Amino acid sequence: MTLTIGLTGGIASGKSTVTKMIRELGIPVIDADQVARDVVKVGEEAYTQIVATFGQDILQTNGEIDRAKLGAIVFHNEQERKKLNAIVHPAVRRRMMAEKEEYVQSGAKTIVLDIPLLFESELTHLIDKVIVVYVDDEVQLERLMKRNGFSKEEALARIRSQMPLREKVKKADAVINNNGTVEETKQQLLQILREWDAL
Ligand SMILES: CC(C)(COP(=O)(O)OP(=O)(O)OC[C@H]1O[C@@H](n2cnc3c(N)ncnc32)[C@H](O)[C@@H]1O)[C@@H](O)C(=O)NCCC(=O)NCCS
Ligand SMILES: Nc1ncnc2c1ncn2[C@@H]1O[C@H](COP(=O)(O)OP(=O)(O)OP(=O)(O)O)[C@@H](O)[C@H]1O
Repeated sequence: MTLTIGLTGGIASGKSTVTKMIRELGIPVIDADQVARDVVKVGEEAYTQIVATFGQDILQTNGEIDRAKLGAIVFHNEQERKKLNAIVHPAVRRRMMAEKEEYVQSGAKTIVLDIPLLFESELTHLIDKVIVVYVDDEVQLERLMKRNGFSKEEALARIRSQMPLREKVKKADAVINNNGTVEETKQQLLQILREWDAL
């Protein structure tokens, strides 16, 4: 039996930092953000639907989607974001389920699915247990502005398009508090994985 763990949190709460540690422990990780990039590559069905919905203006000169432009649209307009989700999420769900199945068939003891919108997109049926990577509001805002070079307004628009982190904590089987150092985060991760006999 494979244990499938969902890892979620808010934007810039530290999911990638934690998945890097998980990979280093030899546990496979499927990254929803990466899958969401793959399914909108030129020629994919979701790509065609995005261009039909948002127009040629959201493309770069080489034909690829200009993610900054599309982000500026959808994170400032809930209706447009829902349109994009309706195109991209079914394709992400299908591909993640297929990838997960491959790991299950190969006999993996544990798999981690890193899904930022795990609760928002109702993907919890894919997983057995949920870890939420939590940070305080001020820490999240500061790290997001620093990492992406966003203004406060741009960063808040993204944060507000997601379920509040506190709500996610209530739905979690385990919580990693990532306000502290990376080492402190690693110790919390190891303790959870040991408790669940996931290593
Ligand atoms: C809007 C897009 C083009 C912006 O691309 P960009 O490269 O700037 O951001 P990236 O994809 O790396 O996402 C960064 C973070 O933003 C948050 N985020 C992304 N999409 C969404 C969304 N639709 N709603 C809320 N938060 C989102 C997540 O926390 C994610 O980790 C892109 O995020 C996208 O295509 N989103 C729709 C697909 C989606 O929901 N992806 C999230 C995982 S399924
Ligand atoms: N414990 C920590 N101490 C200091 N900085 C940290 C810590 N954890 C993460 N960071 C930094 O905060 C930023 C956000 O972390 P990370 O990229 O892991 O978040 P994420 O949840 O994967 O984000 P996204 O949802 O956008 O993919 C990064 O620049 C990262 O280096």
